[in-house]
Amino acid sequence: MKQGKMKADEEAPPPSPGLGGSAIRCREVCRSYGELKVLSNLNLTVPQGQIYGLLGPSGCGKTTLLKCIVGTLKISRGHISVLGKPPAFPGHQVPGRMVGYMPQDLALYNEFTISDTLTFFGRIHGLSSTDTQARMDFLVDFLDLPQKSKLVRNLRVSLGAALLQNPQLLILDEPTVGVDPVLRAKIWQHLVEIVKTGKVSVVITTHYIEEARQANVVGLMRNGRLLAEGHPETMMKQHNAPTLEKAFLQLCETSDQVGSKHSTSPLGGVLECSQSFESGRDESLPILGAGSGPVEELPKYSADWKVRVRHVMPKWRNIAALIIKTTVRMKRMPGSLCFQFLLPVIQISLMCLCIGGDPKGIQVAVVNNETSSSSYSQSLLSFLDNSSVQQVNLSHAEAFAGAYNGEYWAVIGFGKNFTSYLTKRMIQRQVSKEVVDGGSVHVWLDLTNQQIAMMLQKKLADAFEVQPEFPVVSSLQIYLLFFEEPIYGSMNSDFTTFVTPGAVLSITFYLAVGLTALSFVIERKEGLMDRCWVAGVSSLETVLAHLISQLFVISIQVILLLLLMLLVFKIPNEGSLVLVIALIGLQGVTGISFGLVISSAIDDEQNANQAALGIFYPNLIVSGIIWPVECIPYPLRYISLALPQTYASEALRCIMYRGWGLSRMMVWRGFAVTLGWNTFFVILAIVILKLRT
Ligand SMILES: Nc1ncnc2c1ncn2[C@@H]1O[C@H](COP(=O)(O)OP(=O)(O)OP(=O)(O)O)[C@@H](O)[C@H]1O
Repeated sequence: MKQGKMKADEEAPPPSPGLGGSAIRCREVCRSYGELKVLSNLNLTVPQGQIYGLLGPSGCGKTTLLKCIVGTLKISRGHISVLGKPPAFPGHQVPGRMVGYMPQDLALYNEFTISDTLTFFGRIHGLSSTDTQARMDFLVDFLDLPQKSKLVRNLRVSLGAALLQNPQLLILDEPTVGVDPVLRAKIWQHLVEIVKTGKVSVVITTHYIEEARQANVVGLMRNGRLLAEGHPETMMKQHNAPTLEKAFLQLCETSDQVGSKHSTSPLGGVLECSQSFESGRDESLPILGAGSGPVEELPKYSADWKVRVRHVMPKWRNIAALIIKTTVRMKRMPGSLCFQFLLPVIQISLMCLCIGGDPKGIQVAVVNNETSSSSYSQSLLSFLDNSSVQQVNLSHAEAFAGAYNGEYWAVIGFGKNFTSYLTKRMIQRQVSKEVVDGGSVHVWLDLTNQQIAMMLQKKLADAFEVQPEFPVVSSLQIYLLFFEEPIYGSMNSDFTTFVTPGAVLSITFYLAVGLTALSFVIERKEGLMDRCWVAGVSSLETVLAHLISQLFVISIQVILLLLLMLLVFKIPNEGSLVLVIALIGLQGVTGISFGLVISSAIDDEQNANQAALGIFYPNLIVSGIIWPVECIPYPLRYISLALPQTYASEALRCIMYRGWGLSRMMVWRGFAVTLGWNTFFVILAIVILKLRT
């Protein structure tokens, strides 16, 4: 514990006074969402050790500005320095433990108790468990929180999470909305107290303009620009207004009259400013010093390579905190966890039970014109597998009427002289066409269902070709081909045997995609990703933590799948079980990393679901899982071969049915392609996440 505390303390740099004693300095900041310009040439200065009340109507850009300050949004132009350096500068702890951020959304985990939430953020900030506990006790008391073990998600807990590590800069986006007046007063009192030391600075946005009178400085924002900033009393005096609200109203009116050519003075009142977006300024020009205001020297920031390397290296502390978070969430949702474990079991069972087996109860019409019970036709029919083929004896007309009605899959016909003609065919060297015709079994098939028709043909061949009990018929057979014992596989191999390896890989892959495709989408939507990012969690750490925690789920899924496949459904495995497990597990990782790509790139649950489902069938069909790749025409075959499961399915078949090892090209190629896709997807997910935060 002590060690943890010491480490955290070592990592925390001494308070940085910032530029000219300011905690935050924004100069000519611009930010757009596509075509929508939200911040235009905004200037703002938050003095060190003071409370800054950022006021403005809904939609004026306050939240956007705060996100730019904490580094979750990149600015399009301009310059921001926070506690002495730009946000996300290598080695700077903004984002990190120097800043406490309370976003407008609750941004708290649904399944977390108050204690879980604060412990999670404590871990990320590197607090020792004793320190976290002490802060937790204080915050529970101060914010009047219910018991720590309660599953509570509200503004007070969110505020608690922002205050937890005693940050040097507190950024609170509307912390007093919906809070009862007593607590609101308490929060302000606390803010006033913590800034007294001069080491902590606070930025707070609020809709209640009058409560901001307790702030040391207020900034009045409108249409993405700061109209004025200064001490509340000074502002009111300057505009001869009895309330801050009236002062704001006057400022808005003045601003409307003066037009867009004004900006703010750091001391209050309206200043002449550089041009804004509305005035048609050329955005390609440098901002600072470009307007008519005084030219401001931009500080140069640099970090040596060691700091830069440390900045990009993932921190085990954060990864561990994220993994513990996921584990706690899983534990709180046992139903969902069981479902995740059972899903592959259900899927593989359904596949083995429903695909590739023998059809049962296929009705065929039999037209037997021979009446004698000792006829060859009766003997032949008795060899037909009755569990698969149900014979219905009918007249010629009834049989065909039924077949055309879809009641029978085939009509089997014997002529009335079948036995005598067949005997002639056996005895005589040369027989007439009539004898051949009359001595043959005639079969009319309904070929609309290839699988059933093929099975019927096979059953008829099995019954009518080689029957030792029926030497007359078997002596008829002239074998040009004789199939010896197979080199690999068994004579009983069926479609299930072919399809199972590919299906197992595909099930593992898609379950993993499903597990992860929505994880970031929901976390991003609820503001959790931003909150973690501000606490100092990087994209790389997020992706690695997800990979590791989902690996646990995948491992259990793979074990259950294999037990079922090998022990219950008796799918043969001639090769190394380690290789089988490794390949299936790696395909699971490919699924996780592909899910992470979807999750990073797509904001909306519906679209993420569609992307995950949309690729399911094309991939299944083109990967040669249900039909051999050799049947795919060029150039589609090239695409097929490049897909993650094509070579991998082939490799798994080679391991399981041929008993091959990694020295065989067909095996290592499957591993190589899987690893290649893993690496590609993980890098892509990290890059997308990085670009989007
Ligand atoms: N991710 C986004 N994509 C597109 N537009 C956005 C996005 N976020 C915000 N906006 C738009 O940018 C403008 C400023 O939004 P912002 O949330 O910064 O305002 P605000 O002053 O904080 O408002 P409020 O007090 O209601 O939160 C609004 O018009 C909003 O619709």
